[in-house]
Amino acid sequence: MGEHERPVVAYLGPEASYTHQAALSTFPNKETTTLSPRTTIADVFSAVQNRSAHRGVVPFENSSNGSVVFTLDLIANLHGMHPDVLVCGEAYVAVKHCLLGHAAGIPSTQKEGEVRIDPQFTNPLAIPKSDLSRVKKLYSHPQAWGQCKAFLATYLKGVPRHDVDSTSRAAEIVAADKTGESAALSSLAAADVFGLDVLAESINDRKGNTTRFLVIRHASSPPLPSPSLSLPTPNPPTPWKSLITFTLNHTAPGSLAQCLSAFSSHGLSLTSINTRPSGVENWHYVFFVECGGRKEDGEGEGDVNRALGELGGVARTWRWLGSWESRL
Ligand SMILES: O=C(O)C(=O)C[C@]1(C(=O)O)C=C[C@@H](O)C=C1
Repeated sequence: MGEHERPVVAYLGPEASYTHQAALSTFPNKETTTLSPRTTIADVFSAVQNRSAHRGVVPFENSSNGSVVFTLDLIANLHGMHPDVLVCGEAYVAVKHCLLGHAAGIPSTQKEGEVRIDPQFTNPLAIPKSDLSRVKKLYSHPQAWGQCKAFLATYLKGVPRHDVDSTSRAAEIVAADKTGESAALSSLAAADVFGLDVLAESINDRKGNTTRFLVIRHASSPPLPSPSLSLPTPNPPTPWKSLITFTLNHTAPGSLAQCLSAFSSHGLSLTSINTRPSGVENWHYVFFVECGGRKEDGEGEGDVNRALGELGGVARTWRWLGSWESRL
């Protein structure tokens, strides 16, 4: 990419995915930034690694359904393809799933009073706007199924589910099937973009269903290289967060406790911990921790730098994967 070219931000597309919404809210200036859709989360990582994009936006975790494991594996660089990708920001998007399809023109016969609301979920069960009896195939991103359990179990029990790369890709597939037998769990924005009917709205189990997205960069690209890629500064300023991965010698008693105490002994609180199979051998894991604070450049003397120094003495391997300002 030339120095004077408009910076490119790759995101999990197509248009109208929730990741697109996260990219738009983070990089709202169309004059200075080009948003570029990619087919898979791995493609976004590759675009940042091979520097065909200055930044990438990827989903990271959902408030009701947990981590996006594809992203965790790519961040941990388990397949060795993205050694230079670091996290430099985050964004939160309210996720209200809809069921999209081709309405048959027959209104739903479901009456509000007949619907049993499962007390386990906080979002009252949505009533379909039209008859769903001809829906024979469902499409969505695997994360979405787990966020809409009550609606699917009540109205679409046993209907085969097809995993696709994003919720907007699901809408695109459904738009192409004019039989009306396909429906997608997708966004209201996707209904507009792909010309679909909203068969039911707000079908997620929990009110306030939110997904957190990460902004990624190449290690050689400075955190704030140009005004168009500077994330808006939060006012008042918010705390920093850092992401670190490490692996252990699982047979040594106390090795996980020693790794974690490297953070507490420098006054850093951990806000999340995750594991994924490391791929090195069975039952061996990569640990992901997020802590407060930022790593200072070079040989800086910050608490995160000191904690990493101590971690280096107790972990089998470790990597710092970026520090960024919290958007919570
Ligand atoms: O498919 C999309 O629209 C995405 O942006 C991906 C994704 C995810 O992976 O979590 C984002 C938000 C929702 O939680 C469901 C799917």
